[in-house]
Amino acid sequence: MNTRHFFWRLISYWPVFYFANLLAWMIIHMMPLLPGLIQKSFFDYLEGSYNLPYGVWGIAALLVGAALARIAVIICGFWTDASYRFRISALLRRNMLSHVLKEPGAKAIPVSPGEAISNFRDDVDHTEEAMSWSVDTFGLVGFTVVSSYILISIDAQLTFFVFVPLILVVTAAQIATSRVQKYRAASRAATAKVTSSISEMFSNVQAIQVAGAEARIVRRFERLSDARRQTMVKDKLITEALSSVFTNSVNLGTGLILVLAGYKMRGGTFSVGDLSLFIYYLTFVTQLTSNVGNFMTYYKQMAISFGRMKAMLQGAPAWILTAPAYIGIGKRRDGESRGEGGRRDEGRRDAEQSAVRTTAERTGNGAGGIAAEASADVTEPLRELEVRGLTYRYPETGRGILDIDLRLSRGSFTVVTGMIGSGKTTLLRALLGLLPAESGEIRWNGRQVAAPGDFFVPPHSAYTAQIPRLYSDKLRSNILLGLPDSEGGLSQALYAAVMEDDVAQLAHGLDTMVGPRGVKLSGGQVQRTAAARMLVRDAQLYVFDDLSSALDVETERKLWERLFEGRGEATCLVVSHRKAALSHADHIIVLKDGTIEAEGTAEELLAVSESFRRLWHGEERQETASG
Ligand SMILES: Nc1ncnc2c1ncn2[C@@H]1O[C@H](COP(=O)(O)OP(=O)(O)OP(=O)(O)O)[C@@H](O)[C@H]1O
Repeated sequence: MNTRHFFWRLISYWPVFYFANLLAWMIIHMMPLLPGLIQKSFFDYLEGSYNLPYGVWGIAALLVGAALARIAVIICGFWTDASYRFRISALLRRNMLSHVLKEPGAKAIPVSPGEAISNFRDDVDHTEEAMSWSVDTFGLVGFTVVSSYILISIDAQLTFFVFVPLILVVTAAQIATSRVQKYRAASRAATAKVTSSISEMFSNVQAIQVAGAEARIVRRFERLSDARRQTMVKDKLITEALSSVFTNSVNLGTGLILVLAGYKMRGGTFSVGDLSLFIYYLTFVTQLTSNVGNFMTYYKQMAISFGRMKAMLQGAPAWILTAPAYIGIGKRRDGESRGEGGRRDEGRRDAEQSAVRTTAERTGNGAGGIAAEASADVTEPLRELEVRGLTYRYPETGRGILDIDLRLSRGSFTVVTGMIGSGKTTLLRALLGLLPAESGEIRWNGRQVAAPGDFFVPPHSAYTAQIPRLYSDKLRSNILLGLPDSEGGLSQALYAAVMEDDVAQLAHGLDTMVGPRGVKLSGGQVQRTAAARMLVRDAQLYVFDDLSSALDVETERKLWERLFEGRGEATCLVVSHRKAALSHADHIIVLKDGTIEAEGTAEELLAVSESFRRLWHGEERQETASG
């Protein structure tokens, strides 16, 4: 889909609103034709060349009437404009967000969160502006056609000599304005470099001092500031020069009309009324030229914004942006997909189906991959989870996991282990749908899971990532995440996650604010907070990625023991290389280079797997070294 199609789809989605808006703004822009003619007849009356049928008061009443009518239409125009703008921006944001939420977690956005926020805000705003300015352009073109006809019929020569140069000047200035965008972008980029250099300096004070690099860093900062000064001066100079062209173009045009009209009036071929009409229409024609230019600029910006919004879809078709969807206003129309307000189970089914579609579309593999005909029953408790041939390779490195099979039965404790980079995290993330599997099959009680990303959430499963994310909020809110603390579930989860002593030592206990990303907690506390967040939720399958990176051996041992005491029938899938986990495991899977090297119990693996022996004895060596 190109920008024109995109533009057209946005018009045709709500044609009634667009054309109502177009009509309103055509009337608004064409209405000034009338006061110009009334004014002309007034001056012609003063000159004695025209007889007013209703006298001076009649003229005054007409002028007031025309002004009031225009005010009324402008109010309608604002309503139609706001209604249309809001609808298209809501649709674009809704569709983009809905797609992002359906993407596997690790692939949700292709840019940094800051850039994504600016995509959602600025790119949608640019599209909205282009759509809105298009109706003004039609209105002003209508005004120009009619006013040109009137002016040419009064004096074709004067019309030509005044309006043509004026339109040329304003058009040239407008073209230059789009050039200014380049200078504006350069000055913004230079400002961003200066700002990030300041932030780097603040965050690396120690490193700079240790390396004795103060003078070099200051010189670099000076260079960046100097580059910024130069781009800013260019940007400001051109912007101000152009703005003075726009502001003065009407004055220049008026001067030109006065000079030329003076000659003609002396010859008696031009009346004072004609002069007033020329001057009156001049402002509007100048406005038209600059508005057409504005529309062109916004249209170009929209093309760039459209490209960026498409990039957010990561290869999914662009029609998703303008796909019919209910945005929460008025009645749902035929073909509009259900929003978040829909019934939970239906919404979930929608999400599963769309996720299947987008995964298949993205991989270009409609029939293969995880896409499935039947989805698992959402209410059925886990008896057995089976994974067959699961494969995911990172496009950047070609590494990942290849053809993994595994089987978890109810209440079992399975540990995935292996050397650094062997594919443990990738296996968990591909299984949970946080990475889009290239091929493979996941079956929950024998039924295929259509969209793992939507399925593997509580009450089916809960997950603690290797590097968990906390919010800048209270510790309690970070664990509960909106869940009511019923029947002491929170204290049980804190105990199971070996957090109870830490909470007791914190000045405000569970009400302690943890700071952005939990910076006020230690790495181990962050990881155990995330484990408590997982354990406070009822789930049939608990999935832990490696906790050992921030937990000492003893704390991790306690955590596994407590988990064994209290987990009841829950099934666990755990990445770990600690003995506390390995020795409790019903089944261990040893990964090497993304494939299963060996599997079995700890005893069996000690006998057959060299990698396993190294992992097992590695901990002993660590303990000896630290002891
Ligand atoms: N985002 C990524 N992009 C490209 N390659 C990646 C990415 N993440 C991991 N890999 C590669 O995929 C392979 C498996 O990585 P993975 O993180 O699954 O290993 P792991 O066994 O969990 O390692 P660790 O013990 O360090 O957590 C590694 O070779 C790694 O270099």
